[in-house]
Amino acid sequence: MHHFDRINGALHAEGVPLEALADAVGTPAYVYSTATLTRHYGLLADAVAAHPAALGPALIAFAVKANSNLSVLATLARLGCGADTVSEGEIRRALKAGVPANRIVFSGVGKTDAELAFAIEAGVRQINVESAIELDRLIEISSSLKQRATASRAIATPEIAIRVNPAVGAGGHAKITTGGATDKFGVPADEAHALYARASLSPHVTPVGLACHIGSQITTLEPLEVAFRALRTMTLELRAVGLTVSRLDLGGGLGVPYHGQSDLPSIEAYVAMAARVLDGLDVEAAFEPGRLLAANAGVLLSRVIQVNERGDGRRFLVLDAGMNDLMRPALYDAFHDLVPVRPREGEPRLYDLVGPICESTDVFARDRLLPPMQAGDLVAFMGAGAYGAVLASEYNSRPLVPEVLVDGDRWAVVRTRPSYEDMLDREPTADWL
Ligand SMILES: Cc1ncc(COP(=O)(O)O)c(C=O)c1O
Ligand SMILES: N[C@@H](CCCC[NH3+])C(=O)O
Repeated sequence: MHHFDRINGALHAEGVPLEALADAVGTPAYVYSTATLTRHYGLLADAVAAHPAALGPALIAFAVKANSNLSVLATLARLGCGADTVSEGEIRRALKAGVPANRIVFSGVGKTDAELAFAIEAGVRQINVESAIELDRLIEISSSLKQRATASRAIATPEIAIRVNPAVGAGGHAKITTGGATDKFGVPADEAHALYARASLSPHVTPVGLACHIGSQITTLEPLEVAFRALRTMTLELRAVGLTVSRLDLGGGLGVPYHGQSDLPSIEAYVAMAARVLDGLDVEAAFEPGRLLAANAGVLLSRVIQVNERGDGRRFLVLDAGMNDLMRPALYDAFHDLVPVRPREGEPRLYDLVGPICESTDVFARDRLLPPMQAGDLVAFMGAGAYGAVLASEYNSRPLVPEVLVDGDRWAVVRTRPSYEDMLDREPTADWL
């Protein structure tokens, strides 16, 4: 459970009791641990640094989509972590959090003209191109920006990678697979070669490498290895016709033990596999982990509103957190462990964990065995640091919940809960009403 542990029977985030946080900021609330983020980044950075010949001065770029909180990003940025981004909003967040532009990768299947121009002007390290049509648009935009450049404001030629779809999909759920042949992401391997060659003929983009990302919550190394080998083969083919390939972006996707399972590939084994596949290529590798760094660095703290007991024995634990706060169970049937902050004595019982939202999918889990629970009890959804707060919505007019960052014994609110007045003020009434 990393840095969310019990001290004197009560669950803490590092040195801070979750009960105290709930009293101070209310519930629901996301709580993040600096120590876990730091530990996970350190494990990956150390593993990568152990293979300098095969992986080069590799870039670790946190997938901002997993957790875009500015203080989380700033925590990682201070450790030297870069950012993998998929929108202008994410690039702006990464820059504001202190990630240098030359450590920002811009990916995405549908980048607008404005976003491509913004990325070029910001001087991001690399734009991962996902289709032939995007390449044409990027060349056009880069060329017109250069024409408008002035001596005091020069525009660099963007460095690009071609995102290959290696036709190996993988991941914890069909809805989070990205590398399958029918998935919308990337260029089919047989088209990528021609596209790379075409890009290298343009003075307005500089192709530097290949990228892939085949899915998320991947729990075995085999599919990743197949994809990395495809990148290796393609690198050798491109070099054979005189093209330069100096970077390989290996994407993210490594799974985390939501069930506490101990048979997942270790970070060291994952990186060692990558190093074996890239050995001798003399490239700079990039890793784009999201979940791996952030999932177990966060919990969603919630309070029991009431316990509804039915005549047939079914028991609903009605929480103040709903599917709008934590979407993963409703979207992907995802499992999150639910831990009572201060468990009561007594025989464990079966509970259905539900939120207050008017949707039948607002069910976090069925038949969970928990100690006896009562209204007012605090619980924590574990593994909620990735794809938690970022996927939240205001459905049922519920304000987005606050986010708190803990560091040892100190804590700070790093995203505030909007007031109902703010939520209403955001919507000007049409002037004919
Ligand atoms: C291009 C790209 N890189 C990295 C990631 C991060 O994935 P994960 O959180 O599974 O590491 C994603 C999301 O799946 C992605 O689409
Ligand atoms: N949002 C997904 C992961 C998708 C990653 C983005 N390509 C999840 O919560 O598991």
